[in-house]
Amino acid sequence: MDTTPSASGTPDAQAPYRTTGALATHAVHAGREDLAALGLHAAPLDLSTTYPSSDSRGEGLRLDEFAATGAQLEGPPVYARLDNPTVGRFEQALARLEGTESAVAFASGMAALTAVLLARSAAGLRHVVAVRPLYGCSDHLLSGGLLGTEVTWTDPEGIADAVRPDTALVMVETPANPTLAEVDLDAVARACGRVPLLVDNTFATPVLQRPREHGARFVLHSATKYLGGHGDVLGGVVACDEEFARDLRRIRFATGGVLHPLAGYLLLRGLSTLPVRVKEQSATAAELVRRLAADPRVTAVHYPRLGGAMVAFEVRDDPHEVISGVRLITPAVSLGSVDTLIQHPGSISHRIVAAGDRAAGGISEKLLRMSVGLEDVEDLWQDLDLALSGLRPRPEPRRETAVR
Ligand code: MET
Repeated sequence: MDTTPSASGTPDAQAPYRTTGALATHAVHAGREDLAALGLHAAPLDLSTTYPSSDSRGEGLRLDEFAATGAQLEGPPVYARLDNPTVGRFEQALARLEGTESAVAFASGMAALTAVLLARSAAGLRHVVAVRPLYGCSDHLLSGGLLGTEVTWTDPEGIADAVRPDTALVMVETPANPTLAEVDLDAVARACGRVPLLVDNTFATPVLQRPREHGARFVLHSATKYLGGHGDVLGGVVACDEEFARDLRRIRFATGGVLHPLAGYLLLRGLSTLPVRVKEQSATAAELVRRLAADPRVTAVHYPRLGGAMVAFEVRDDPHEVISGVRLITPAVSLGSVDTLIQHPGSISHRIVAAGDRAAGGISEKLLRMSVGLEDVEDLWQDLDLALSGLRPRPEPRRETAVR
């Protein structure tokens, strides 16, 4: 972060901090610069849905301004669907990590993608060029026509030819969910020309890749995954320039897909450990990849050149037996948590994509996707090894629903 010393040259408690610009430092401090001046250590959690004001005329003018521009309100918030200070801290921090001017948070990754598509559609642009695979519900949102989007699926080499005058954006996910296929972002950005490039950076996180630096205009996250990091918060966010952030805020206000302030609080807290989690989980993933690649029960292992904590592999025998055979590893969809999760994309994360389209995207029915957590690598391997052996009995089906 660029900072200026105080006029006197002496340390000024009110001045922003100085750093080398290292991501690890921003992860801990971004969005929290004012806390010391407020006499606080942890970020305040503001759960207000509304805010008192005795000046209705003034509020009217502020609302006019927001409706016309989407610029963040000066002064106190008016109503939680426009703006929330705790969520604002998370947005500021994520924008810093992604190296963008702004970020706008939503109730989920899908709400975030929806807002991007609606914002472009409101500008009269409904055609999307996209590269498979994408996360299954992103694929469905684009191809299902639910938002009136028309999509041209292509490979990275076909992007320049697929772009039309009414193209709203080009969308890629790299490394992709679930195959971990990668695209060359610099080349893709060049092929986009003047059309904005949207990159789903959920798997890589800004720790491993900052798409803005490669020419992306919109960076999408399911914040539910690595940003939150503990499997206890649902959210989405778009990091972008302030001009598009204003469009997104107006869409968010109109459609109501806001991030809950408690989620904003948890996501801000999650960011502080993002670099260490990603590094540690990636090191364990790399070791598991090495062992899986040498295992005759595994026919293919997919792991990105970029690294990361996501591993995909194809098994010789029945993938469903591996899912039912794990005990330490959590057999559940989702990713990015501190515990290791495994799922079968053909049955869950990409179920909604037609079988033929799954196959076209390289998603084999033998494919398993694993999100490596913070457990000890030997414990994880022991669990995987036994699950791959198919020797474990199936767990008894649950007969009663636990009281929570
Ligand atoms: C509801 S299915 C998937 C959730 C999540 N986006 C994943 O890929 O695991």
